[in-house]
Amino acid sequence: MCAYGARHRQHGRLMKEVLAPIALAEYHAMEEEKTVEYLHRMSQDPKDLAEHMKLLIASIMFDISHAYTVTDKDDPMLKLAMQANDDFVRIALPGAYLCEVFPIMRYIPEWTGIRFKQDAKKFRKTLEALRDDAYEKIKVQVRNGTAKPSFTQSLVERNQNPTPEEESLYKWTSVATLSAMESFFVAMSVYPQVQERAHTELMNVVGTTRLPGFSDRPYLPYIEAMIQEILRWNPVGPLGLPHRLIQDVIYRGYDIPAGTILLANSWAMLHDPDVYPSPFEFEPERFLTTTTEPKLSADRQILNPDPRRHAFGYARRACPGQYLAEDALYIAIVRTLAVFRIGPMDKTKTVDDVEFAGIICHPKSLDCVLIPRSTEAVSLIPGL
Ligand code: HEM
Repeated sequence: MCAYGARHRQHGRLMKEVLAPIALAEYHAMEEEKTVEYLHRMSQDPKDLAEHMKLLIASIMFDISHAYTVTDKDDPMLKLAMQANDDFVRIALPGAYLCEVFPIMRYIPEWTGIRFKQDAKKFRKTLEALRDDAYEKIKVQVRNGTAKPSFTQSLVERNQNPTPEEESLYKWTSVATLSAMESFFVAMSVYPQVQERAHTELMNVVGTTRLPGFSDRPYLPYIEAMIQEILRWNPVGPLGLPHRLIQDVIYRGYDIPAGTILLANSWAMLHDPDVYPSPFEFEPERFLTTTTEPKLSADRQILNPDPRRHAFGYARRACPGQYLAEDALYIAIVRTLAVFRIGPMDKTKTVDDVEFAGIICHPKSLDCVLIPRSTEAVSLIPGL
């Protein structure tokens, strides 16, 4: 990860510019198109939910990051990126390596077989392959004036001599969005009443003659509240990313020296029963307000504040991909709900059986079935 400093600021500025809501509006048509392809695949083979979702999110992210079209689940770039994601999830786990606790271990030579060095080497190799295959092509296209607009094209044109990590916007971003999508499917399968309310809102606003799109979003408050609840119920980054202090800090009487690694326990904050009553229940209603005054608890804490202030991290390292992630979630959710009913594979399953795990927190199992709502609903998919 890039340490905080001039390079991080420069990279952060570029990310903010490219991933700002106004810039992201340019990608809405592409995202709508990718969701149509996803609905096609889903209607032909509804059992392969996990693969269809992976392909949908990857194809959106690769289009934006490299203007690259992911063709199918065997696409070589998709495979490399998934490998990079898996390696990252393992490497970034706080405490996964003893050298974090005993930094002197960094100097132990590699021939001893010490694992973190081998893992880091493998991770770098995967990232370099991702860079060489797509990034180098874009560099040539930029030189020839044929590059399509994308994050990487922007990065190359500004000639920032990026590091391999910066070049690979895909890295953990896809897996984070994917994990939020998985939580959506699991929540719908164990909370059918929430699913029906969301579907009714969709039908009232959009009707039965077309698929929902980005233009409907301002009129769908329940769906918007559902996206917030997905981010709260299963925060994808339960401990964010590790933050290293760049200077000594005194916090609430604790002296914390520079170099200390801090973890924010976002999971605990988003499941605090004094702030989010019944925190383990999936209740989008908690975010629907009819007044401008915030609701307060008995000890005058604000009840049910916007969970995105924790779900996307903190201060200078807060997630720059928030709006892109929310766009991708929104369009995948509304279009899935318009065509399919989501149910549990095992009808006896309840919310008590749902478990989450990992530094990028996934539901442990995704045992959902998708059933077309009706032949009319399926006929909304263009080209079917
Ligand atoms: C639902 C999806 C996502 C969630 C919940 C999420 C959440 C987070 C969190 C919690 C962090 C750590 C912040 C911290 O430690 O303070 C983070 C960092 C980051 N995210 Fe996301 N993210 C998502 C999707 C994305 C997407 C789609 C992108 C890019 C297109 C992205 C790009 C990044 C980057 C580059 C960082 C590192 C920022 C830095 O270190 O300065 N994320 N994200």
